[in-house]
Amino acid sequence: MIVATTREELAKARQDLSGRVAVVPTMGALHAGHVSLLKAARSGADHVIMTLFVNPLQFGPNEDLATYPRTWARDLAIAEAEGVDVIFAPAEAEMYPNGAPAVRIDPGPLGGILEGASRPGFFHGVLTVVLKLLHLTRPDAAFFGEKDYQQLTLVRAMVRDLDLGVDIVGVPTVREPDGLALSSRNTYLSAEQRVTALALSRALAAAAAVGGQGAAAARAAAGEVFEGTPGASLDYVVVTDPDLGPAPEQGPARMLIAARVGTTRLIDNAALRL
Ligand SMILES: Nc1ncnc2c1ncn2[C@@H]1O[C@H](COP(=O)(O)OP(=O)(O)OP(=O)(O)O)[C@@H](O)[C@H]1O
Ligand SMILES: CC(C)(CO)[C@@H](O)C(=O)[O-]
Ligand code: BAL
Repeated sequence: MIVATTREELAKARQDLSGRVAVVPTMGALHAGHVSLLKAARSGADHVIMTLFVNPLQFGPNEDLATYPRTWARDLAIAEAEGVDVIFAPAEAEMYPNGAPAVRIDPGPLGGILEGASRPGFFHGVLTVVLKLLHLTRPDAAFFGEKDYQQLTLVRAMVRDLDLGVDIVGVPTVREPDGLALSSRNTYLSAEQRVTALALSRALAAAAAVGGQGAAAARAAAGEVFEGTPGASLDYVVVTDPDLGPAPEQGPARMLIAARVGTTRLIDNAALRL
């Protein structure tokens, strides 16, 4: 496995990869969700590049850029075990040699709602770095988790609208046995908060249980779970559907939830039969 930290090192390593190349963009602090992306990439391509970059551009001024978990040695070992050919792990100055870029990708209206409403500028930062990473790694396919569903939807939209010619593959959310969606930010939770955080997946399950009764019933069922869970404060719960306003993607309805447990903000989502 080659570890490239500069554009030159990456370009050289990329030159030696033949056949179908997949990229898995990450911010490190790898867990089983990332491993699932790496395995999917491995089985769908001849070579896998993993990028590891905690992108300052997508963090708000009061967010957790400084404290975001960094587990470099462990990440390298996991990537190696999963058959990654090249890791691209640039320093901030390598990615943004002229400082924060003045030109950024505009995510459009979908970038201003849900995560974009709570985290202004977040999707400008995500799409800008993803575009740069796609240019630098020149993959045939790029793999993203459904856990960050709005992000996945916007990456697909960027690739479509800007003719990037990369296959975007969505990978189902990996969960703990009790339902909690794996997330690097779960490490911020105390043991008690870890239990409280189950409100997100329990709310999705409650909504699924009233599936067939419509979006309002599903939202109400999810809301009730939060009302009964002190310590979990709901940011939003929405059902996306072509007939119900913002529809991140054509296809079956989906419930998207964001909530705060203590100071940790968590998201989750699941398909919903209405
Ligand atoms: N539980 C999961 N199942 C599948 N994919 C996941 C999961 N968690 C994260 N991913 C995907 O891994 C990729 C890299 O995500 P990232 O490194 O930000 O991890 P994360 O756990 O989402 O971190 P954070 O807690 O900061 O949101 C993204 O495409 C993301 O959707
Ligand atoms: C796609 C991504 C690597 C861009 O920084 C990040 O948003 C993430 O890890 O989901
Ligand atoms: N996991 C998506 C990136 C972020 O929350 O910053």
